[in-house]
Amino acid sequence: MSIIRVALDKPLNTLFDYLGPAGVTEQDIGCRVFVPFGKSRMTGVIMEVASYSDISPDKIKQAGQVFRDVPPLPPELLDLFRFCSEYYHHPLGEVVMNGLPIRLRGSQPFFIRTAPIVFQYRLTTKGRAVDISAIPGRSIAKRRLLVKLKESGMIEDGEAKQFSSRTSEAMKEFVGLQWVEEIPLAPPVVSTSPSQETSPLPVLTPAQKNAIDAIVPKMGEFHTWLLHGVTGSGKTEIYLQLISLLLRQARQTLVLVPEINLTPQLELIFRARFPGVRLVSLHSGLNPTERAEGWVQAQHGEAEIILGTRLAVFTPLPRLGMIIVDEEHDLSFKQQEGLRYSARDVAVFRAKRAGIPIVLGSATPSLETYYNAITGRYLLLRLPSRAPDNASLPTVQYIDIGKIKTQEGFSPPVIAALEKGLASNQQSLVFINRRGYAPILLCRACGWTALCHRCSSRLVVHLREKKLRCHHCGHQAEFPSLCPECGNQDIAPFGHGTQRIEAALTRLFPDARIARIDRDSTRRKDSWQRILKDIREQRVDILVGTQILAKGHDFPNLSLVSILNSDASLFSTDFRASERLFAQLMQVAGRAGRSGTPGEVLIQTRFPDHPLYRALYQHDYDALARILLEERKTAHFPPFVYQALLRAEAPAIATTLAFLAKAATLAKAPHQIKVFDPVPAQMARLKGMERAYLLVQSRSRKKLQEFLGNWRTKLDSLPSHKVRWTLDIDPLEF
Ligand SMILES: Nc1ncnc2c1ncn2[C@@H]1O[C@H](COP(=O)(O)OP(=O)(O)OP(=O)(O)O)[C@@H](O)[C@H]1O
Ligand SMILES: [Zn+2]
Repeated sequence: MSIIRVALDKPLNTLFDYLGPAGVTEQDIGCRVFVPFGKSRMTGVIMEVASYSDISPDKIKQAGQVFRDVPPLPPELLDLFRFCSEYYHHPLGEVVMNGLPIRLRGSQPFFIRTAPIVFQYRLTTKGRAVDISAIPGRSIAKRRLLVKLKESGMIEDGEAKQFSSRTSEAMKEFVGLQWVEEIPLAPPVVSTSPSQETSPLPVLTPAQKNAIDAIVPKMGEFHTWLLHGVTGSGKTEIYLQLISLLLRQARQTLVLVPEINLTPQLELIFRARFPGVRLVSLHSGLNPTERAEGWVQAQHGEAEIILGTRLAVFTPLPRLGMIIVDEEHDLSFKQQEGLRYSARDVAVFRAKRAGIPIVLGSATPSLETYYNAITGRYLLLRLPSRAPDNASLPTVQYIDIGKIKTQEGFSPPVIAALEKGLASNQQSLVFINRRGYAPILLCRACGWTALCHRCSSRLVVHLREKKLRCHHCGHQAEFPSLCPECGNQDIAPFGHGTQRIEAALTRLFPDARIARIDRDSTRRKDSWQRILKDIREQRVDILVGTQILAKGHDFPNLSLVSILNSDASLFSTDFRASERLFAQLMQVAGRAGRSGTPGEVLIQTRFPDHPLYRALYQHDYDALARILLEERKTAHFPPFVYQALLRAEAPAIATTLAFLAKAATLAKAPHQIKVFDPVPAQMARLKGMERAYLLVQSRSRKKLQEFLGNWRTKLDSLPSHKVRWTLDIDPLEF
């Protein structure tokens, strides 16, 4: 009898032994299996097959069915899961099951919907010899069918079904009598030949050509390339040409994007360039069956381009030839719950194991990546200017709103610029990174503001629905008519959100076609695609939106970008705030003037001389990156040190802190590890839980990893009644 070691979705860092069903062999490693667990049953993945178990023969349980509906997970993928479990110090079973599409985690086998087979029916010699009178007159359907077959010799399934509901039956009978033969029609042949590429291809800029010439000779080797190209420099074209090369070698490309919103645009571009190629999109917007189907197609090697958000990094890809991570700096690549992995970092590991190149693309690389590139760990390629012939980077101007008064959030120069855009049929973008109507509901008499009782945050005013909403936990409250503190009637929304700016624009420019783009307006399925189409087909004059608009979009007719209020982040306590604000502003600004018409960026601020704004004025990413890296070095922050957080939360802060204090005493740290004191999280209260963390860091990743391994084992044995805790490696949020 064989023993199987199974990964289960349980918070225990171990595999579970079972007696394998008859016939189980090593070939079944990577298959899903249905097993009893406690009083219930669940699906796991066979990680090992062994001949011996530590569990005594009378205790070990018998495993149930092994699912062989899809091929077993390949060894490389199991290896990737093991790496994630070790690096992120997370239970292997949870890592494995988190990596599978939901449909494959269930208790039923999964059968992919295949396209129905289409048949043709051809009259045989025997059939041709049959006389119509041989069929009784009342069998009208049969008679008609035979007449039709005699006329045309052959008909297709669909056509036959059209002329009577009884044809299928009649046809079966004819097949039985050998009057007709049934011929399955081959599915339409999809050619993967890149010769199908649509022409003409753009003439590459010298910088694009350099980049391609550098990568192509090293296509068969592992290297991490940083493609640092300014906004609109044509990074996508480089991806396309590299993919084209891989298609000719019949290899797969995995393309990761930070947001589901970015998939439709890239999908269109890829499909237009490679019409016959099979592309699957994998993201959370698909239903579980669609996702599982895409995953299985990728696993079978049928899909050649796999485009997806972070979860796609765990797709089995037998012919993987390259990974592309677009907008690599984006925070969305990091999962912020459960297994807190960075899809970008996991992708780099995956490429290394597979011996293939990985291309990280960004106009504003993360400082970690940038540092790796300037110190030679990654290979740096630059695209310093915009790709289209007549396009250049937009001009940036600051409007000092400490000196100039604004009206409904808009300064006169911004209003004038919007007017000019309308008059010349150019699109404009108004950026305000806050959805809702106003961020605060304020009593003007006593200063009361509406707070969420479950989170340390204010409730946001949503005027249209007459609701107050917490953007962190979803809590909703009614709009009070009086101040609950002092009874005053003078309570009003304070500050601006996208809805309020949209309303103001409608008043200022009644004839303009305005589209608001934020999480609320794009919630419904397809709404984002509809808005994108409207923008492309010039049915929108002014776009108002949050950071959703800042990322990677190419709107050729957009020439003006106005940034209304971004000063708040200048003075945040988070050491990454400047990096993020800069990236965000550079990305939004980068939407202007991408195809010829000169672009213009207007920024309203009270601090026009801030070094961050000065660097933005000159489009000088490197200047700011140097300043920030210098600061990080002095302050011992990443990328000069490696960090991990022990995060904990409990209904009472005292419980949380007591747990962390105990955890700290377990951390008898070797001298190269620094263990800080427990502190409350930036968002100290979330969904009714009081949150705090303990930071540990080291200059040596290896030392930190060793330390974490030991510490985690001790933490597992710590009583943690009422406390939820987790380790966050390379944390991005505090
Ligand atoms: N060699 C070229 N000649 C002319 N136009 C080009 C060339 N390469 C790319 N383009 C065009 O330049 C525009 C910008 O390209 P793309 O969207 O790839 O920029 P990007 O580098 O990804 O920018 P961002 O970082 O802002 O997303 C696109 O409209 C693209 O069609
Ligand atoms: Zn809340």
